[in-house]
Amino acid sequence: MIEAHDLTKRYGDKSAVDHISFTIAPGTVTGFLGPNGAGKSTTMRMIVGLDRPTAGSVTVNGKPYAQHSWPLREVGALLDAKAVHPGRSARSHLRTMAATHGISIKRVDEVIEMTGLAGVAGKRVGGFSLGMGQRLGIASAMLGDPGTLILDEPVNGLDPDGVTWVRHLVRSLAAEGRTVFLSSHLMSEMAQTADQLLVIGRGRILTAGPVQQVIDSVTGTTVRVRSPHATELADLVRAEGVTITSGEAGSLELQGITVEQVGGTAAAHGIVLHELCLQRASLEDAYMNLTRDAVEYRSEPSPALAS
Ligand SMILES: Nc1ncnc2c1ncn2[C@@H]1O[C@H](COP(=O)(O)OP(=O)(O)OP(=O)(O)O)[C@@H](O)[C@H]1O
Repeated sequence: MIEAHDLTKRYGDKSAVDHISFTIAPGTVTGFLGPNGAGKSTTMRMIVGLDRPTAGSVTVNGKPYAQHSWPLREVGALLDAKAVHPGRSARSHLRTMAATHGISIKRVDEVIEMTGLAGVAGKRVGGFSLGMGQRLGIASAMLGDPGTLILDEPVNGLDPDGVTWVRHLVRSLAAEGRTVFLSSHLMSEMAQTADQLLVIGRGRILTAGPVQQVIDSVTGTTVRVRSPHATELADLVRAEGVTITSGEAGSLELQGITVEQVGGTAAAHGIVLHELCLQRASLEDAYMNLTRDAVEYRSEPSPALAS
């Protein structure tokens, strides 16, 4: 369990993290989303004691990170996969970490196997690809078999096989009752991986909650219906709060009404339906809506290529 109260980090005049409070519950994967510079890494660094809050506090299992006797066994973190001495081998890096934290050498071999690094564990880390470095970062985070994992962009640089592997890994860690808190800019991946979301922009919380609830609250849902009697159906369901858009012949898109209500009304009036379905927006759509005003580093559309 991670609990932040009024957590704040200022760099000079700039509030990187601005009075945020949240709880990351065990047994779930919580996705941490936000545009570049929103404050995700700063928040994660404060959780593991690498940055000191300007105000407020953050605890892991009831204590600040530094007050745990064996922090690596409590919290595993992947924050900067490149922060490993390039001249060392992966195995020697992990063995050094294990030795300084009272962790057995057997566990080093376990995490090497678990992260698919067995074939390269004796090689210099300086020669690792981005994806291999990420795997080593995840191995380091798993070393103390911690109850809480904090992973900043764990799928960055991984190939599709690696991305799927991380998804299964974090889901199984959460199923074991662990707390998993991870950031990613890959929305489709996050939608498949996370149970809960915490979305921040300019250091403030924009929204938090179960993934589907966050999507629905931002974008709403649309009922799509197709019927040879679409006009009659539209007249029946037209009420305050229901928005009706006519699509191609015989199809309607309705907002502010449930699938059940549309189906019930159609049945009650003997109206034949050829299609009735709920259309949900993607997490990417919801995220774009949510963060529209919180993007600090906006890109300009690319000019059309001259022919
Ligand atoms: N050591 C530092 N000194 C000054 N400003 C900093 C420092 N670290 C972070 N910042 C600023 O704090 C803000 C939050 O940065 P942070 O790295 O936490 O964002 P982020 O959400 O992790 O971004 P990204 O998605 O790009 O990784 C940014 O404006 C950043 O420039």
